[in-house]
Amino acid sequence: MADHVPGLIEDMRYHTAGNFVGAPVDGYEAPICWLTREAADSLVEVQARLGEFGLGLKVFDCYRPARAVAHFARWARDIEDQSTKPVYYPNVEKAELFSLGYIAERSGHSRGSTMDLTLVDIATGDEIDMGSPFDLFDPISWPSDPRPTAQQRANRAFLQSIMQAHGFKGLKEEWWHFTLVEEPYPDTYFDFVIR
Ligand SMILES: C[C@@H](N)C(=O)N[C@H](C)C(=O)O
Ligand SMILES: [Zn+2]
Repeated sequence: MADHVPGLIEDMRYHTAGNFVGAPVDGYEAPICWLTREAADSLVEVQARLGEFGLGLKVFDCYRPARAVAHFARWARDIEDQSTKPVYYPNVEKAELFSLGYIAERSGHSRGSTMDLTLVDIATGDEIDMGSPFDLFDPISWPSDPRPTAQQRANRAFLQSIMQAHGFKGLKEEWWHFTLVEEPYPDTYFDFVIR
């Protein structure tokens, strides 16, 4: 995707230990954002529009192999391991992360046209302040949550509006998660490894 979308920053968190599992996730053998051609082409348009504002995109997750979702489920069943709770789900029970909608048992990411992303300032590379970090599983990450500052809520609203204008829909529990509405494989959950 970095070749396809000029200037796209890839910070593929599930390839590393810097995620809520606390370890590299199954199926992420390379730090690469893979998406369907249709989703990638729409992101090219988003990136071009953002450039007019001195902004760009940073992706945290794109296509997610089904085996990675199985890894998430295995991790969630291990209630003894609460090592990442302070950073990723301080106010939510681990056992409820799926039922509360923060992690999907069959994820749109596995269909290849869903991605987790934020905005960056092109000049500095700094992330725009969205009021909560990526993958903070907490009500404050809901796009509708009133607690972030007016500027943070405006930043979320700008991201939502520019993504919607280019054919993506968001998720009510996570400001960073978007799916191409006209996705080419709406019923297919892929499981090839990213390498
Ligand atoms: C885990 C988080 N980054 C995410 O993508 N959540 C949605 C609900 C999903 O798993 O599809
Ligand atoms: Zn997501």
